[in-house]
Amino acid sequence: MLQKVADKNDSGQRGAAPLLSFKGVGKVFSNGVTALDNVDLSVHEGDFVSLLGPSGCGKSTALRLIARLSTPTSGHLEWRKAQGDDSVGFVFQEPTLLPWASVFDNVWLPLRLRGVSRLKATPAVMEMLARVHLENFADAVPRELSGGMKMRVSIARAMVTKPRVLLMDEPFAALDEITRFKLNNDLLELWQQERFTAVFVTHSVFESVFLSNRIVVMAAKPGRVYRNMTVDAPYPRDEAFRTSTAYAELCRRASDELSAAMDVKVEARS
Ligand SMILES: Nc1ncnc2c1ncn2[C@@H]1O[C@H](COP(=O)(O)OP(=O)(O)OP(=O)(O)O)[C@@H](O)[C@H]1O
Repeated sequence: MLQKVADKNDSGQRGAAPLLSFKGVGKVFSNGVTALDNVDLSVHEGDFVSLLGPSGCGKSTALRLIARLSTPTSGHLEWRKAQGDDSVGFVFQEPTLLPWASVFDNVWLPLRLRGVSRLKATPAVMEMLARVHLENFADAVPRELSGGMKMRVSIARAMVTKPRVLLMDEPFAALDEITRFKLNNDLLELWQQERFTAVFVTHSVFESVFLSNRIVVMAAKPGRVYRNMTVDAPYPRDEAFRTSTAYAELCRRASDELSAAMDVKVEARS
C-alpha cells in the first residue's frame, strides 16, 4: 500500500509541469548581503526535496520566499495554477508551542484562526495527532513532552490544515540521533499517507539522503544552487535502507557534492 503511494509520488514528476519554480531568483538584503543569486529550482508535486548546504547559503531564505514571508529582489517564483491550491505549512527548528495550551489546543490553533470551532475541529485534530502517534497526549501540555514529542506536535499543527506544501527548516537538528531517526521514519510515513510536497532544509547529508527523492546542494557567498542530485532509491525507506550499501553509496555521493560546493566558495573568495 505504501509502495503504491510512493510510486504515485514518484510518477508525479514525470512529464508534469512543476508545482513551484524559482526563475532566476535573487535576494539581496538591505545590508548588501546576497542571500540568493540567480536561483533556478523546480519542485514537482509529491516531491520530497532537501536543500542541503553550508551555513549562510540561503536555505532558510529560499523557504521564506516559498512561504511568502519574503519577496525576491530579482526574478520570480511561479506556482502551477491548475489546481489553484498553493497552501503551505511551516515547521521551524524550534517547535514554538503555546506553553500554557494543551497539545490539542496547539494543533487546533491554525483552524481556530480560520474560525473553526473546537467541536468542528476535533476530527481533524485527532486525526493529525494519530498520524504523529500522539493521540493519547491530547490533554498534555508542552512541558510534559520530550523534545521529539514537541516536534511531532509542531508537525501536526502545520499539517492540520492539509497544506499542499510542507516547508521544514531543520526541524530535527536539536534532537538526539535516535529520536531524529525515528522522526525521519515517521515523517516519511506521513508524507506517503498525506501526499504533500515537502521542502526540507538540513545540514545533514545522511538525513537528506534518507528522506529525499531529490537533493538540491547549495553553495554560499552568494547563495546559489550548486547541484541537483536525484536520490534513486525506492520508497518506503526503512531501517534496512539505512544500513544498506546503496544508502552508504548515496551518502558518499552527496557528501562529495557538498564538499565540492564548499570548495567552490573557498575558490571564489581567494
Ligand atoms: N533579514 C536579513 N537581513 C540581512 N541578512 C540576512 C537576513 N536573513 C539572512 N541574511 C543573510 O543571508 C545569508 C543567507 O541566510 P540564510 O539564513 O538563508 O542561510 P542558511 O543557509 O539558511 O543558513 P543556516 O544554515 O546557518 O541557517 C546569510 O549570510 C545571512 O546572514
